[in-house]
Amino acid sequence: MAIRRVPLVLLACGSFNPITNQHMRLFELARDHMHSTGQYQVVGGIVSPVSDGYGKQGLVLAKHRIAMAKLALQSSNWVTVDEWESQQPDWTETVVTMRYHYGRILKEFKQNNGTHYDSNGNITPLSSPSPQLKLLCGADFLDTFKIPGLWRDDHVEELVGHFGLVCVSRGRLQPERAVHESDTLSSHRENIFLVREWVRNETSATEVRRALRRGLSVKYLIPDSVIEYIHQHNLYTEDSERRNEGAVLRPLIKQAHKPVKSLDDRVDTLPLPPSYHCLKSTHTSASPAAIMPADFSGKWILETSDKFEEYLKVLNIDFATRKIAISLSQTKVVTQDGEQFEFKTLSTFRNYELAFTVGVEFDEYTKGLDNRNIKSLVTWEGDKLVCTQKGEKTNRGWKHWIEGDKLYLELTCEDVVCLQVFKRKE
Ligand SMILES: Nc1ncnc2c1ncn2[C@@H]1O[C@H](COP(=O)(O)OP(=O)(O)OP(=O)(O)O)[C@@H](O)[C@H]1O
Ligand SMILES: NC(=O)c1ccc[n+]([C@@H]2O[C@H](COP(=O)(O)O)[C@@H](O)[C@H]2O)c1
Repeated sequence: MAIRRVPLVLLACGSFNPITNQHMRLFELARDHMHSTGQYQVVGGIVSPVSDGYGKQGLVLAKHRIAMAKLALQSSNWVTVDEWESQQPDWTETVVTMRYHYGRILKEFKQNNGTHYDSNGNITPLSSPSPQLKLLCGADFLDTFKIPGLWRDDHVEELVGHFGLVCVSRGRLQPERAVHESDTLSSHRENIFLVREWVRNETSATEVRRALRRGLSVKYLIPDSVIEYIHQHNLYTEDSERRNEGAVLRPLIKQAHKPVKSLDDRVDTLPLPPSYHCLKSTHTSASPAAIMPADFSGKWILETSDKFEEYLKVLNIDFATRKIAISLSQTKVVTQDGEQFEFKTLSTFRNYELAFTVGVEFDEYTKGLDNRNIKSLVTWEGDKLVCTQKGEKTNRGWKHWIEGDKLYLELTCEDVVCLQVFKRKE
């Protein structure tokens, strides 16, 4: 019987300042390699340029880097450019970008396969293997994991453990050694695919920019359409190279101020290296092992509800509907996959489904409740899942946490706080 291949999407994150022919070659090399394993069918490639907030020296505006990548990839029928990451208000951790794309891919896949939940909250089986998303990078990328304070340990763990890496050789760098010397990478060796580029190509965006500043030719290093764009917008000059000069790379600052998940997870004690690209030290991050958040998966039955009617009232739910809603039992079915969640709240009043990825803002329509459009963002506060819901109603949000076999839900709107307690059923 023929083995069904796993549909695979490759995602490359980087500055792409500017995109080079070698960036695009990475995708072709990786696709051939993954096909040769016999396990994967590459169904797409995504180039995700980093946002302007990254703070790397010489980084020109994302709108230009996006435009150049789009011009370059006009010749590809399977690799596209995605703007989501570059449009985020702040620099985004690579795993957060991966969660976003994976959520999107999975949603599309489920829609295409007609997957649905039955009334008991059970998922119907999928007819083909679920798609996967892997990060595509060059060998230098693996070395950055060693830079103290640049990556969170739990992010590297999620990146290689949950998603996976496809890494293409670059010059004389030895990615095998980088994997061997890291406990995290070695323990997920089966999820790291090393691709050998036999036609060694050391093109780097830094060298392309240098040549452009000196008025030298970059033809055949980057596509003609990109060269034309650079000249039209006078992009790479002495001035543009001074952009962010002396600035500390945003990940080093942002991750040093991450909310702590436990007292042992104090990444703010990590030293900041003077420059991200000055990789002199070979020791691994001093961060203690990350504490995994609580596991919310399971079925939960409502036991008690305090101030639920007041909460419904402040949401402008009418009297009759409030009386029905408070008299009914509720079941919550939670599916957690890493930082991706699906909450299904089931009752004869209404069924409400919510899917989100921690750290990724999403549009929510509170269908069947107060029918409002809001912007929601869920983050971790210790072991609590905390959601802020921005919209017409002020101070709106919720918190979920677990104590023993109980799931707590605190619903807030304006000055009303409602507390519901659920008991684990399975
Ligand atoms: N010549 C190359 N061989 C292998 N991988 C490469 C090559 N050039 C870039 N990459 C990979 O492409 C991804 C995006 O790269 P990035 O935008 O940082 O380009 P870069 O050429 O490394 O830039 P810079 O020179 O500005 O550091 C990274 O994973 C990087 O390792
Ligand atoms: N902790 C993190 O998630 C982390 C840290 C450093 C760089 N990165 C990403 O790696 C890529 C590196 O790009 P450059 O090689 O152009 O610096 C960027 O996409 C950047 O966002 C991620």
